[in-house]
Amino acid sequence: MKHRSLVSEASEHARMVAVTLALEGVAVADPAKAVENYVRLEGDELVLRDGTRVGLRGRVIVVGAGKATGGMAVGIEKVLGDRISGGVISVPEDLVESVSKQLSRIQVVGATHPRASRKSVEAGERIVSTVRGLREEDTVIALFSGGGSALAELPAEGVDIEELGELSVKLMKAGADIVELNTVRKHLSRFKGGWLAKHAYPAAVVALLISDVVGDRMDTIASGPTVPDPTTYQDAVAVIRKYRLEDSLPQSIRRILEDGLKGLAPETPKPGDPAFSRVHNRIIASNTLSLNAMAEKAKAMGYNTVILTSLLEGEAREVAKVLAAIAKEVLKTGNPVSPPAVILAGGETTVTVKGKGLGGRNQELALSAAIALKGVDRVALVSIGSDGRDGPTDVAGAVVDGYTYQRALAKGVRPEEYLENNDSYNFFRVVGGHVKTGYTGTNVNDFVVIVVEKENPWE
Ligand SMILES: Nc1ncnc2c1ncn2[C@@H]1O[C@H](COP(=O)(O)OP(=O)(O)O)[C@@H](O)[C@H]1O
Ligand SMILES: O=C(O)[C@@H](CO)OP(=O)(O)O
Ligand SMILES: [Mg+2]
Repeated sequence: MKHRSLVSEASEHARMVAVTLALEGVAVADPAKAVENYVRLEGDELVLRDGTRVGLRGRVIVVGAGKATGGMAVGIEKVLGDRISGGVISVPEDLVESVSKQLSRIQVVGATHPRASRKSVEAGERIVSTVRGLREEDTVIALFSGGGSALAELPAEGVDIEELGELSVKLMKAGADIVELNTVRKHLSRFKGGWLAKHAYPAAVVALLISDVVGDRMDTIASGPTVPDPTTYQDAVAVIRKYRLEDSLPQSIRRILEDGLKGLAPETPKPGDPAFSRVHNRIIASNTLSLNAMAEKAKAMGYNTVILTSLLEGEAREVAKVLAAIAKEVLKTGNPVSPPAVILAGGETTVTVKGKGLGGRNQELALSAAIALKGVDRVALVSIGSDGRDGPTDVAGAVVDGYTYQRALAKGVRPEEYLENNDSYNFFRVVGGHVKTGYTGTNVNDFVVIVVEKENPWE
């Protein structure tokens, strides 16, 4: 064992359990496996896990866009094989080669993320032309995941894709959240906000979604191409006003929003639109579904387990203090669960970057927790991004315990200084604790696992 003198066996055990459970969360969200677990072929029927049966009578077309959509496509080819008539998906350009190699019936095109470009329009046009003109006996399987908004687009009449991309980036930089951003995107699109389902009608649509949206709003995941849109032109304009972008709006975008407000441009398809009568939207992987699986595993390993939330948000270093306080409470009073305990949380924190260091929200959360847990025995905390890339770094996140702080000092590293400089990556590079998964091919946001052992974890 490394650092023997500077970590107790109970803390070492807690670290191991915490990392094991975090990796379970990633494994459950694997896109191919999630599809294979959710749908099966029974004769001429596609059976969904909730019991829904969709008769496959005519053509079966697979479309989709997103960072995890390549893996989902691999999964659906495994389930349906040559029952698939054809289709096309859009994935990040650097994944095209590896995804194409694994597919035999579905075409793969590459586009840009997080800013849509002409390639995204080419992808959007191909997808729409593939589903147009289908008949009632045909079925469209739509595979959408995070990143889908940028990777496929069909702009509304007159909207310039470069101007649309620029507005999206401005909204992101101004701090708009994903619901706000996608409310605007939907109203400049003929792909998002339910339009794809309109184009596919009267074919049946089975949309399988992997959620990277905290709270799992289906109409927000990849801007909900197959989901009725509850938002309006008024909402889109309100977002633009909130971030004070109304004066710098490009002409093509201003025109459609003004027309929309006057009722001269069509609204996105709304709940109740007959086009949705044949659409089945289902979330097949999400932060919540991963947390549930992690909790099952923790219980099977003998831990008293609680899921705190899948809606974690806030400044990473502050969230860490709250989580550390909960771990200390478990030790002190056994609330909300007594040791041996596993406390699970998920979501997506934020970091206001002020320093010049290298890091990500998960590593920063872990570093702040290491400071708050200084000297506390029998506790470990891990925080990782399920996509395997925490911020602009090559690691998923980091694991800490109550001895991390001392170990850092022994190496001449002052934790507070690294936190101050947003240099969590270099902190863990020197002190140890990086969790490396490589690029996982999925994204269901972040997981935090806290493990509190009892007196002797081997008893
Ligand atoms: N030095 C840093 N320390 C901590 N967080 C950082 C640092 N640099 C960038 N970040 C954060 O990383 C986030 C981007 O993380 P990333 O994993 O790429 O996002 P996502 O997976 O959600 O697309 C930004 O919101 C930013 O706040
Ligand atoms: O595509 C999108 O609209 C969002 C949410 O699904 O994903 P990302 O934040 O990865 O761009
Ligand atoms: Mg990430």
